[in-house]
Amino acid sequence: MTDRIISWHGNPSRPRYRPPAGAIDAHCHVFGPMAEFPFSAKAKYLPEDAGPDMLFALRDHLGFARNVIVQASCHGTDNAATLDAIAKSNGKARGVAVVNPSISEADLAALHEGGMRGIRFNFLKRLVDDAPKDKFLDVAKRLPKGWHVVIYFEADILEELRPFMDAIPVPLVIDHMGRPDVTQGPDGADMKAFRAFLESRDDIWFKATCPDRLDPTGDPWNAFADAVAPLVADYQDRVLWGTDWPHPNMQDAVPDDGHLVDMIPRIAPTVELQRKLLIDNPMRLYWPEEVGS
Ligand SMILES: O=C(O)c1cc(C(=O)O)oc(=O)c1
Repeated sequence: MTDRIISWHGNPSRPRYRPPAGAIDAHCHVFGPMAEFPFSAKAKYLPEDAGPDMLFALRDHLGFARNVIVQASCHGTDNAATLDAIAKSNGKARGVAVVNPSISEADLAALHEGGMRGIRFNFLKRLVDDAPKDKFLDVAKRLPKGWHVVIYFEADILEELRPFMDAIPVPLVIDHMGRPDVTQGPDGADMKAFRAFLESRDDIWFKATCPDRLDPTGDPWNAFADAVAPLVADYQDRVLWGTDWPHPNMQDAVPDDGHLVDMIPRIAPTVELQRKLLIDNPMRLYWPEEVGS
């Protein structure tokens, strides 16, 4: 790994859709800056710097008010870059950490203090070397109060992961809907399996994110819109949205963030759905003290 990659758009368009005041980009990342926050020795990609200043400029450009910053795999289990971005946000960002499962209670409490509200388990073999379910389950059982677990997996291992996920005693948030094949349509096998999973518990949330990753038909990602809109309508109280900026690993098909925002009214066509997707739902998970319980 020598060349540092650029996986984000240098000059994203301004979206035609304007998010409501207070909208939250609930899935994004920061990379570095490397001089201050070196990447993990185990990182599977080496990106150029995409730090908090760039993230907050994009937030404002797209019309969002807050961010939920998910620790990217290239930073391993050292959450310093993500914590730094949260600290620089003036309360407008919270985060999801990636931890060594043997982390102490005191270190978890420090992450909470720094604005983290969940931990992420990543099962993508191209991103991480191992994903020890027994150790993950262990740490999931001793998280700070109010935290959740974010899980990133691909559709073909959903069934295999079921016993593990069923045993997690806190809410689950599934990244990118578990990567269904959206070209199968809204009633395809992958969506059916994901819906059955959602039906199994009422505290499983998901992110209706990443048309650029999931839809091989390309921008304007019509297959994604067709497959995902019914899911958003049917599970409108447990769905989140995010840009996924700076789009790790998308250097060969960099999406225009303005176009990603323009997907929102296609998957959430009413003002009420948009308010739930962009404000009410992420507020409940990440800023619950502002909404009451
Ligand atoms: O599909 C990916 O490559 C990807 C990677 C990461 C990460 O490196 O953390 O996060 C994502 O949400 C998606």
